Amino acid sequence: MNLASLYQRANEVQRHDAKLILSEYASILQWRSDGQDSLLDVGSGPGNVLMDFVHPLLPKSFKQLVGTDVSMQMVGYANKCYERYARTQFQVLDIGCEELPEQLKGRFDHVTSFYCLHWVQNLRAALRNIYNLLRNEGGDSLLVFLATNPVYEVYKVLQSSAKWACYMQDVDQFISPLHYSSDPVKQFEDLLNEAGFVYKNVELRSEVFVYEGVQTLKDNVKAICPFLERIPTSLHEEFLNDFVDVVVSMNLKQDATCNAGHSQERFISPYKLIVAYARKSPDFLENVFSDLVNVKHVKGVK
Ligand SMILES: C[S@@+](CC[C@H](N)C(=O)[O-])C[C@H]1O[C@@H](n2cnc3c(N)ncnc32)[C@H](O)[C@@H]1O
Ligand SMILES: CC(C)=CCC/C(C)=C/CC/C(C)=C/C(=O)O
Repeated sequence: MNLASLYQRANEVQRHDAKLILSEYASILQWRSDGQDSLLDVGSGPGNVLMDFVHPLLPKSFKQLVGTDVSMQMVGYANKCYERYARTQFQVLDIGCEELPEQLKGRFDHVTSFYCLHWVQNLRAALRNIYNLLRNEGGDSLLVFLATNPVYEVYKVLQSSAKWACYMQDVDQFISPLHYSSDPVKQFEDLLNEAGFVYKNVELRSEVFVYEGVQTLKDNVKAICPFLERIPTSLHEEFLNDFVDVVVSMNLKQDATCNAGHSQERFISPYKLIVAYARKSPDFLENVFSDLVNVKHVKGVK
């Protein structure tokens, strides 16, 4: 995904979900009493979700807001759009990386992420990194991403066709790591535990989005489909038409509605979102307890 401006114009679902979930979690996030919060967002893309819905929740005196993305193009675009915002910057970060940059470790009170983690196959590494971005004294994280989406089935069908197979050999790299899970909540909770998070709340939300008209569906596909950049431009329309044909064959097209004499098709997308809130174990308490091992007589502790 590199087409920042295209994505920014066709991310209605992503914006809708982020806005709704943030309105629910704004009061659950553990804001600092001194108003000096630092927040890092993972996979910010063009930055508009972060700046439209997260930035207004921060205390006026917040310390730092960092948007990150694996795509240099997205980061460049976001930095240009939001350069006038104080204490705010965007930088490249692959959340699945082996080793976090030293200057980011343990620096943040909050880590958020919207519609990104389904792109990351190594969720174990991503959660270890998110845990390590948070301050040692504690911090919390709100992670929202796709468990399932019909788009993945469409990709699989297109990959099995002679016409598109050569562009889609690595299709599995672009399917949410929880898409085939029999228990995505348990699987994600286990990963959060393994990373070291203590308090956790993981929900699987069943949602439906309706794309009004074939062009709206195509625009949304163009904004996120990782295969188009490998397919010659002259074949893009043909790929999108085949994509729509598969959607129709999956019975996801609804009868045309007639609005003021103008009829258009609707496409139904039933999908499942993981909404996870997790807090980091306060290190200072861990340190107290590990220090106790070396102390012989402590009142109340045997
Ligand atoms: C669908 S966009 C979401 C953008 C924004 N958070 C939103 O809600 O509109 C997903 C973003 O995740 C980024 N991404 C994918 N893999 C990533 C990784 N390993 N580390 C960081 N960002 C990643 C993509 O480059 C893309 O910009
Ligand atoms: C009806 C149908 C198959 C709709 C799919 C619509 C679509 C473009 C889904 C994209 C899901 C996704 C991977 C979003 C993202 O990462 O932002």
